Amino acid sequence: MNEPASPGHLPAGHPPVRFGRVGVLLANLGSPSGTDFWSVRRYLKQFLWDHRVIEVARPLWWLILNGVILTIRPSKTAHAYKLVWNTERDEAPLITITRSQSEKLAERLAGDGIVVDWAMRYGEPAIGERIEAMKAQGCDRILIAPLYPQYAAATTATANDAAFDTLKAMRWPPAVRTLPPYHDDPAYIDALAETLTTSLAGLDFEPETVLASFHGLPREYLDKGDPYHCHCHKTTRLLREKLGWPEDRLRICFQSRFGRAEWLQPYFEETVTDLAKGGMKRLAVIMPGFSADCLETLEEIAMRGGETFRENGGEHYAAIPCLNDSEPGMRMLEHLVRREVAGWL
Ligand SMILES: C=CC1=C(C)c2cc3[nH]c(cc4nc(cc5[nH]c(cc1n2)c(C)c5CCC(=O)O)C(CCC(=O)O)=C4C)c(C)c3C=C
Ligand SMILES: [Fe+2]
Ligand SMILES: [Fe+2]
Repeated sequence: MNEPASPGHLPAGHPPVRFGRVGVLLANLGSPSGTDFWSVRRYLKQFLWDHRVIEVARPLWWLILNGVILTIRPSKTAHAYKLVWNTERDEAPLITITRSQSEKLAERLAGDGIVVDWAMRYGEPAIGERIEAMKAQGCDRILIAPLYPQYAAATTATANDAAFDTLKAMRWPPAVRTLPPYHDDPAYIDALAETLTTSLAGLDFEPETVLASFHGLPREYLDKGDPYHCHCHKTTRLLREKLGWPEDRLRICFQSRFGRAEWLQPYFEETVTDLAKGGMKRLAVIMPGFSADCLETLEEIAMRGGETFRENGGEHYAAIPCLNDSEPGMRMLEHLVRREVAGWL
């Protein structure tokens, strides 16, 4: 398979032909390149113009986005990013963690000659640019791996769209596979259970309840047939079963609501408020839908969630880290990826 074509058959000036390698491209959502107004605005513009994310008809959405949202939101979002920014590397935490996942996975797969790279759906490094780079390194079979355990058109499908847009413009595109959602994969549930158990053992309090908080979606997307809501519920149930916990020890909720339309319920903030007002003193939150800690887990849940809980009478609060580049997280990623590329090796 890796045998070169007979030498000397290419016309003069033809670029060298390299092929025969398998590649894995980890993809996540992406972050702004800086915490200034214009960097955040550029990022939000690309993100919120995606038809998979915002399904409001154009040109109405163009007017709302450019007239209102991109005038007001960048400052607020920039402030939030400043609170979690990796100042050492001058980049968002999602970027730092995804790069590290890619480097650690590359080490684990190096023995099989697999090339591992990473890219972001919005901002840099772009998915198309990294596919081109992998092809130039000789990858003629690439696994596109959007790191979203639960499928949503607004996340998984749009990451794949970006890959397909690039393939469409190539003379000799690599063969591709895409990583299916892994919301109910035992390797994923095991990694979550292990991380949760270890993290809880390290706390100086025992939570009365653990909230499983997933990023929300407009309720309308569920009605239109998106399986995301169902995937989130299944993950929560399987994790609860794996831990042998009763129903009320691990409860589902949805965070990061955007806009005024109804989103998936129950909402994180209302849930935390109600629990604290109802007399709960000790609470922990796990965010199984995020493969890496990011703005939404670090600022919204770890920081603001804790404030909300305490302001309403709660006392002890903890946000459990995402799988990130941890040993259980990397073991799971290696397992998922190896299964997909096995037929190519
Ligand atoms: C994990 C799954 C995610 C789903 C589903 C999702 C849907 C979704 N998000 C928005 C709007 C915003 N999301 C923002 C940040 C953000 N979202 C996810 C993941 C999912 N989004 C992540 C990992 C992040 C963090 C990125 C980072 O750099 O850390 C933002 C930007 C921040 C802000 O202004 O609040 C917006 C906006 C919509 C509309 C949506 C579904 C339709
Ligand atoms: Fe989001
Ligand atoms: Fe948010």
